[in-house]
Amino acid sequence: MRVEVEDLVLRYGDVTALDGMSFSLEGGKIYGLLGRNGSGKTSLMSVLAAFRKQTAGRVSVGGRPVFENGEAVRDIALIRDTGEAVTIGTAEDALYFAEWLRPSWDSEYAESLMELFKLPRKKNVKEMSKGQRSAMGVVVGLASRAPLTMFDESYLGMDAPSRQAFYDALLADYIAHPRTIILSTHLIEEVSGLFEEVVIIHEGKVLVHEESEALLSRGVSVTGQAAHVDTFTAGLRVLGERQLGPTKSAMVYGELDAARRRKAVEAGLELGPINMQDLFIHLTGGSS
Ligand SMILES: Nc1ncnc2c1ncn2[C@@H]1O[C@H](COP(=O)(O)OP(=O)(O)OP(=O)(O)O)[C@@H](O)[C@H]1O
Repeated sequence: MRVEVEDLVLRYGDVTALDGMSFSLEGGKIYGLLGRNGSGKTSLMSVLAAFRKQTAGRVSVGGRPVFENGEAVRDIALIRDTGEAVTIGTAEDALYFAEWLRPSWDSEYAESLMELFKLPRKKNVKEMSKGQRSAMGVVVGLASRAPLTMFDESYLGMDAPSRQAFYDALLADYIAHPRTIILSTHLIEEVSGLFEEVVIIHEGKVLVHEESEALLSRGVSVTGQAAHVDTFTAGLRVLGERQLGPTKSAMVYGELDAARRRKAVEAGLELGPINMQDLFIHLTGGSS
């Protein structure tokens, strides 16, 4: 399901959360939505799910504007940390409500996920532990099979084995039922293997929108004798440097063609990959 965002602005009073954001997603992929705290991820997803009306600009999902458009919104699921529609009644009530709301709901799949996460059906959702509530959100989000499904850090409350079970379930179900999935997370290294494309937002604007592989291929670490590293990286975009005695390691962002790579080898330099989390940290302004 195609997603188009054009000159999108969202203000909360004096605070500008989305500052003229534009991008488009072709759909049918798993997208990572990354950004530092307060960069606008939740605001963006809230507008995409029509939970909030934008201040200015245009948003369309599957070619339709979403705000006050019941038909479009039925195809969009946004799961936040407490889950969607899981604040009233028992887990069973929540599933019943989700089934009523979602034309593409799969109740058998929902049952199997309830078992996978060992969720008590009769328990009031408000009385569940944080991790159980997060898992409830995940069950509702996955079993909805909405053509556009967004998880806004919804699985952060879950423990490591449950998160892994979620990633496995998500991937298996996405392969069986392809759809557009957007995952926002701060656990970048844990989830990055799932992303086909990544959108990094910063201060309400898009900083990077690329295929994961392309993004990763742009990040290169260059290690060797400090003077040689400096010569090699002159004119390149250096994201960060570390020096230990005479040895220096620099993180470079950009295309390194074959000739440049050969030069590195000739200078005795070692080239290596940079993981997505390190790239993210440096592209969004370092660890300060
Ligand atoms: N209800 C609100 N009222 C006022 N300002 C808000 C509101 N919600 C968000 N903001 C502000 O909008 C900006 C973007 O917030 P948003 O929650 O979208 O960021 P985020 O990227 O999801 O952050 P985090 O990673 O911390 O969850 C921040 O400056 C935040 O303080």
